[in-house]
This record gives sequence, structure tokens and C-alpha cells, in this order.
Amino acid sequence: MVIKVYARAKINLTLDVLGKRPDGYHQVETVMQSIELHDCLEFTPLEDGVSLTVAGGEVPSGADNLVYRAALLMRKLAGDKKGISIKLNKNIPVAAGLGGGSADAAATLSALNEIWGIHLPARDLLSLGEKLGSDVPFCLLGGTALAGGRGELLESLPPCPRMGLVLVKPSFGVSTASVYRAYDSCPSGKRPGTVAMIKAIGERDIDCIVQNLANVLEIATISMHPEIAGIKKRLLEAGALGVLMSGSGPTVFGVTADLEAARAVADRYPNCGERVLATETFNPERS
Ligand SMILES: C[C@@](CO)(OP(=O)(O)O)[C@H](O)COP(=O)(O)OP(=O)(O)OC[C@H]1O[C@@H](n2ccc(N)nc2=O)[C@H](O)[C@@H]1O
Ligand SMILES: Nc1ncnc2c1ncn2[C@@H]1O[C@H](COP(=O)(O)OP(=O)(O)O)[C@@H](O)[C@H]1O
Repeated sequence: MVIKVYARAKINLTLDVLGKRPDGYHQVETVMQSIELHDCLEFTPLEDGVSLTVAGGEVPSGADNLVYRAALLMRKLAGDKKGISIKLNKNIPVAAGLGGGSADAAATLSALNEIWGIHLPARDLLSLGEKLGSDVPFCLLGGTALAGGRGELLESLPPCPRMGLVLVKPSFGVSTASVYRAYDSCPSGKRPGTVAMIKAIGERDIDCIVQNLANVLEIATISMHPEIAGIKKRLLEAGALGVLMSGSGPTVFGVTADLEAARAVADRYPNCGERVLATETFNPERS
């Protein structure tokens, strides 16, 4: 029996950094949004052991993979011998600011919670997810949410209106740690209007959402990769309503009225060696 699961990526509609914490992480306040772009995972129960094969992405296939680490965490809880074979089909660009590894880890925690009959309540899964990464709790919840703390304090928000998205991922990846380090030495830019963004989402006002797109990490990542500013400019010229770098980057997303418009903007975008994808926002209650 093979159980197939989607692991959806995320974008950050706002990202504010409120300061540095004693544990070395940064206090963040960010409106996060699930998107349709997803990895696919296939789970096949085994007598014992954990095996992982990866297709389609430059990611570790052993114990360093977040899927493998999530399976080991769940196996400890499962007590008696439990085994699983996992096939990970990567579609989400890696080290891109789209939460790909976090999404895969969250999908693995949720799937094994059922397959191995552990049935942990949601709050316990969220605590486990936090051990694997700051974005994993959001990826467990999905939809539209306000995240605080390191990213583990979540408040669900009303579903964002369905919007088209054009994702432009340059050929390089960036490490989240290096971006936060660069941020610490950058002058802080314009602060996001998080309250105004939440109001715009509640009113399902796409124009107002676009006007409130803001990410304070952009200035740090652009200081290391100035070409990101050019991507933003070209996406707007191709017809995006608004543009923003997602998370620690380097992916830039352009917002459009719907998926069809996103495909049209992606076709018009003058590709300079980037990976360009058209997708849309995802909220489970809408599907
Ligand atoms: C920037 C954000 C925004 O959603 O996403 P991505 O760009 O990674 O998608 C997240 O804060 C990234 O979360 P995640 O990618 O899980 O980072 P983690 O593995 O937890 O941490 C990697 C490193 O980033 C730094 N880090 C991460 C989160 C945080 N709130 N403060 C930090 O300073 C720390 O140096 C940490 O060691
Ligand atoms: N299943 C996975 N998918 C993607 N990256 C993974 C995975 N497991 C471990 N990683 C590692 O996690 C790092 C962050 O990857 P990813 O989550 O895609 O980036 P981001 O945090 O920028 O969204 C990468 O350097 C990658 O090597």
C-alpha cells in the first residue's frame, strides 16, 4: 500500500524582524501563505527501518534530509518496531525561501502520525515540528497565518483571496542563516504594515494586499545578490501587480489577479537563467 501526500510551499506576504533573541534566533512577525506548488511524497510501510529516495532536487538523501529526520522523530514515539520507505519527488526549488524542506518535514510528521497509528494531537505535532525548523509549524497548519516568535507562534487568519503567483528563482540558493547574519549589519528598511496586511486579507482586497507587501530581509539578501532587484523590476514590467522576495530568498514572487494572468506574466518575463513558475495561493477551506 502506497500513501501519496502533497507538501505545499509557502511565501511570506510580510516579514518583519523585531530583534535578536537570547537563543541566537530572531524574533519575527510574518504573514505566511501556502501556495499550490508542492513536493510529492510516497510512503510505503515496512516491517522496520527508514529508507528515503529523492528525485528531482539537489538535496541530501540521507540522515541530513528533513524528511528522514522527521521520520526518526516519529519512530521514537512509535515505540515498537516501525518501518517506512519514503520517496520524495522534489518540485519546490531548494534553498529558495519557499519552505520546501520545512513542507516536506511537516508532511512526513503528519503522514506517519496516521500511518503508524501514533495519533498525536495537533499541538504536539507543532512542538515536534519546531525542533526541525522555524517554518515547519506553519507548514503543518497551512493556509494563511500570522507567525511570531522564531516562527512557531501561529495565529490562523481568514483565507487569503485566491491570487496568481509568478515565482522567479535565480540559479543560486541562499542560506537562511547567512541572510539573518547580513540583516544584523544592515540598516533596517521600511517596516511592514502587518496590521494593514491582515486587514486587507480580511477584506479580500488584492490591491491593498499588494500595496502592503514588505520583507525586511530583502535588503540583506540583495546586498549579497544585487541581481534580485533586477528580477523585481522585470517582473513588474512583465505585468505583475506587485513583487516581493519570499522569506530569506532568493525567490521573488509576482502577484497577479489569477493563475491565467500568472501564466501570461511568466510567458512575458525575460528569463535571465532563472527558474520561472506560475502557481497560485492555496487555502484548504477553498478546495
Ligand atoms: C526566513 C524564513 C521566513 O519564513 O523562511 P525561509 O526563507 O527559510 O523559507 C524562516 O524564518 C526561516 O525558517 P527556517 O528555514 O526553518 O530556518 P531554521 O532552519 O529554523 O534556521 C536556520 C537559521 O536561520 C536563522 N534564523 C531562523 C529563523 C529565525 N526566526 N531567526 C533566525 O535567526 C538562524 O541562524 C538559524 O540557525
Ligand atoms: N527535503 C528537503 N527539501 C529541501 N531542502 C532540504 C530538505 N532536507 C534538507 N534540506 C536542506 O535544507 C536547506 C533549506 O532548504 P529549503 O527548505 O528548500 O530552503 P528555504 O528554507 O530557503 O525555503 C537546504 O540547504 C537543503 O540542503
